[in-house]
Amino acid sequence: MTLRESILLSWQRSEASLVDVDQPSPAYISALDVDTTLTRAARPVIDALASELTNEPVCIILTDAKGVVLDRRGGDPALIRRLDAVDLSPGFTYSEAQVGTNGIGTALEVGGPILVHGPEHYTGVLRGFACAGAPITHPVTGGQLGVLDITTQARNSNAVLLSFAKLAARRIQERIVEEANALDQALLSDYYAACRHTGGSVIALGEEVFMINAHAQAHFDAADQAALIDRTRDARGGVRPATFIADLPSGFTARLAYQPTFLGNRLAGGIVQVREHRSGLLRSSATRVPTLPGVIGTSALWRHTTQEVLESAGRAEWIVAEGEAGTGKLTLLRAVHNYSRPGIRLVILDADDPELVNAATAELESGSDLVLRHAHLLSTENIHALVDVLQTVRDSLSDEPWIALTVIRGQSDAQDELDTQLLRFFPRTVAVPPLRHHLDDVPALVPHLLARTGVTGVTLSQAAISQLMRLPWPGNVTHLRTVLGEIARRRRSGVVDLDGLPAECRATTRRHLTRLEALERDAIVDALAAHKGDKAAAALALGMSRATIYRKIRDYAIVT
Ligand SMILES: Nc1ncnc2c1ncn2[C@@H]1O[C@H](COP(=O)(O)OP(=O)(O)OP(=O)(O)O)[C@@H](O)[C@H]1O
Repeated sequence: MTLRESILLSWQRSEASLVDVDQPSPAYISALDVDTTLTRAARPVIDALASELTNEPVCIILTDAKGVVLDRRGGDPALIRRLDAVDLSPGFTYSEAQVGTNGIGTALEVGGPILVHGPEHYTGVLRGFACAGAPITHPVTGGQLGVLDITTQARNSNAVLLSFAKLAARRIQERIVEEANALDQALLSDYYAACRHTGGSVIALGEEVFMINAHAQAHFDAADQAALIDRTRDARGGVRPATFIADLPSGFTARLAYQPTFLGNRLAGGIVQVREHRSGLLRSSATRVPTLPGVIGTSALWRHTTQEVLESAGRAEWIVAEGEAGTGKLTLLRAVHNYSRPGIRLVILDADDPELVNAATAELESGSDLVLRHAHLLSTENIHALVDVLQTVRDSLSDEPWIALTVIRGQSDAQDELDTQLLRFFPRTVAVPPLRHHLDDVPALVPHLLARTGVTGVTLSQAAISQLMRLPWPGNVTHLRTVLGEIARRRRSGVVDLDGLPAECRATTRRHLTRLEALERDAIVDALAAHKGDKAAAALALGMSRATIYRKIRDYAIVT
């Protein structure tokens, strides 16, 4: 049999995915999300199609973007029995990588409608069927949502099946627009009401819509707006009102009040009202903060943080440095100590040190200052023991030492004890900001951290640095240091441009990628680099269609 080119390519991909030719076993997912934009829009369309095709030996199948069957309708008992026998039923994954060439997985893979006739299926067990699959794409974002597939027994195959599938897919897309319009309308009306009512800064967060009013644009500079937008991500999708705090790069702290908007019982999005307020500790951006050796950061937010720690050390006031992992809590405390309390020994102990309590007692008695790292890892028992130690220090030493803790909020198994017992000794808590809130410090951090790798001849081009300034850095400065370490291992000299950055830095998507997605993204970036940015050549090398590589480049926001 000679295969059509699209089917031949699909067979090659199936082979590369090691699909079992005789008995594929598609993965089963028990917890299906059947209340999504796709399923809501598809339900009435499938109902109508099913009634049109009553008594016809065809089944209508809806899958998500991974090929997982969400719904199956119609069909005579004989067809249903046969489909059950090959697991083409709700919960099973009909991607090409799992079951080989088929109307669902192949439509997703090529990004277009396809009718797969009996013998064109890759696996023997599917050759008795004909499947016409039409991808459903989001009419606004263009992202793939799933597939509408019509399956019948091979002997009933008919080109009209594909027309039916395409029509139904188009109708589903139209209904998505209708629903989105109604939801956006509801959101818009709350947004305008909030703007009128408060006269202040307002942000609207919809599924696909993001609006920030003129007041906010006039009131906050670009860096503060970026930090506000970043912070509102936490509220997105919330069904209850909430308030939260955002530390802004300018040094201001803003209080954000989130209010969800519903259309019936559907969440349309939410409105965030921004209330800016000065903390009593804020400094104007003109405040002079001394340069601390080994600490990089001239952004307003970093200077503000440094200033707070300096004030605390200057008065020997005990302090908690709170922030995500790798933000530089210890680095800052140590540098401030060197600057403000020269000549006094600083001891750094880790919460998981088995000798912690004895060591802390001995060091404090001998007059040392102390930083206790990772206080969120303290056991309840050690918290109680340390409370006794701190109480003794308070009661007995005339020349009190300076004590600081570093802590990552929300990671303690003994949060209550930590908050109520230990932290009450510490009158000041300073929030050490995540790197994504002071990205303007990245250009200075890069050469500093590169130099610390021991490689001196390497620099980064302006484009590469700009790209690093666009990334969210979930692991903060430690993360940046690791990335630069990787670059320094590969390059000992010269200027590193965009294509010399590790794969994870070439994509700016903020979506959390699964391990598999991250591997796929890295493979695409590597193939693009190997083929000097030629997408067609990279697609060929990876065995994917051109349409797929373009879609994946967009999905993963790969910079080419
Ligand atoms: N502002 C900075 N200037 C220079 N180096 C920094 C800065 N912030 C962090 N670093 C570097 O980043 C790494 C992590 O810093 P540090 O250990 O101080 O972070 P941390 O917040 O205490 O981390 P964790 O809570 O994960 O232990 C270190 O290698 C440190 O030298």
